[in-house]
Amino acid sequence: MSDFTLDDLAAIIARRAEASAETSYTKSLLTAGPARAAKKLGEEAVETVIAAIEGDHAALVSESADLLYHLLVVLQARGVALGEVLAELERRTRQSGHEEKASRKA
Ligand SMILES: N=c1c2ncn([C@@H]3O[C@H](COP(=O)(O)OP(=O)(O)OP(=O)(O)O)[C@@H](O)[C@H]3O)c2ncn1[C@@H]1O[C@H](COP(=O)(O)O)[C@@H](O)[C@H]1O
Repeated sequence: MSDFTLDDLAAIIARRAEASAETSYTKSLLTAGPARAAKKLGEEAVETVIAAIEGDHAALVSESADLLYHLLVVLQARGVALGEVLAELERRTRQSGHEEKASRKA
C-alpha cells in the first residue's frame, strides 16, 4: 500500500500552478480556467462511473486516480483548500457519532 496522500498531491498541484503551461499539464488546465478544469472533472467522473458499472477493477483504479487529481485541480482553481474539504468530512463524521465508535474500537 502506498503512503502517498491527497495532501501530497494537492501540494504538487499548488507548486505546479507556478510552472510554465508548456511543461505542466496542471498549469495548462489552471490557465484555461475553472470551467475547463470542471469539465475535465465531469469527464473523469463519467469514466469512473462506467468503470464501476462494468466492474473493471484496473480501470476503476485508474479512473479514480484521474478523478481525484482533477478534483484537486478544480479546488486549486477555485481557491478551496483540501483541508477545508477534510474538515467538512470530519465534521460530518463527528456529527454522526462514528468518530467516537472508531476510537472506542482502537
Ligand atoms: N495525477 C496527475 C494526473 N492524472 C492525469 N493527468 C493528466 O490528465 C490528462 C487528461 O487525460 P485525458 O486522457 O483526458 O487527456 P487529453 O484528452 O489529452 O487531455 P485534454 O486535452 O482533454 O485536457 C493527461 O494528460 C494526464 O497526463 C495527470 N497529470 C498530472 N498529475 C499529477 O500532477 C503532477 C504534476 O503534473 P504536471 O502539471 O504535468 O507537471 C504529476 O507529477 C502528477 O502527480
